[in-house]
Amino acid sequence: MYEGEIASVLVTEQQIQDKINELAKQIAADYARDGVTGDLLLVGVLKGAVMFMTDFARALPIPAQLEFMAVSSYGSATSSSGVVRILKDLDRDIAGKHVLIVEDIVDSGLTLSWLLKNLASRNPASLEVCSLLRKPEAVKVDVPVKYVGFDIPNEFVVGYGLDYAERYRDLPYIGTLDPKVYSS
Ligand SMILES: O=P(O)(O)OC[C@H]1O[C@H](OP(=O)(O)OP(=O)(O)O)[C@H](O)[C@@H]1O
Ligand code: HPA
Ligand SMILES: [Mg+2]
Repeated sequence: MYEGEIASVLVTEQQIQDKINELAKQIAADYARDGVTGDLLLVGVLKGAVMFMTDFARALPIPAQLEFMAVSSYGSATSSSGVVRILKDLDRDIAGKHVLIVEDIVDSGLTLSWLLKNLASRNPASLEVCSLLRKPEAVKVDVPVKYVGFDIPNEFVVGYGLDYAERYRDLPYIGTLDPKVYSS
C-alpha cells in the first residue's frame, strides 16, 4: 500500500500496540489510586486520534465512555495555521466528569493548548491529556501532557490516524513521507 510513498517507519504497528497496553494499565492504576469512581470520559480529537482512541479504549481495563470533538488547524498544510476551528463539538455536558483528552500528536501544542482552555471552562472534575506522539523540538506553547506514548523527531509524520492532505490515515504504523509526495 502507498508503494514508494513512505520514506521510513518511525514507530511500528507492534510498538504502537505495546505502548497502548502499557499506557492503559498505567492510566487505570493512576485513576484507581486517586480514588476516581464512575466512568472515565474519553474525549477523542478527530480525525487524527480515531485509531488511537479505539485501540486505547479497548485496552483500558476500567470503564470509560467515548466522546468525540472534531477540530482542525492544519488543513492540507504541514504546519499548523494556529487557528483552531471546531468542526464538531461534544454532544454533552462534561461538568463534574473525569475527562481524559485522547490525542494523536502534540506538535506545536497550539491545538491542545486551545482545547485545554476550552474544556476547562466547562468545569470537569479533572482534565488530563494522553497523546500517542509528541515532538519536543516543535512545541511552541507549553502544554501539560500527563501521558505520552513516544517522543519523536521534528519531522512531518503520517499513519495510524495522521494524514497528509487526508491520505495515509489508514496505515497501521507511523512513518515519514518520501519528498516526492510533497512536490507532486
Ligand atoms: O500541536 P499542533 O501543532 O496543534 O498539532 C496537533 C494537531 O494537529 C492535527 O490535527 P489536524 O488539524 O491536522 O486535524 P485532523 O486530526 O483532522 O487531521 C493532530 O491530529 C492534532 O490534533
Ligand atoms: O506530523 C504531523 N503529521 C500529520 N498531522 C500532524 N498534525 C500535527 N503534526 C502532524
Ligand atoms: Mg491533519
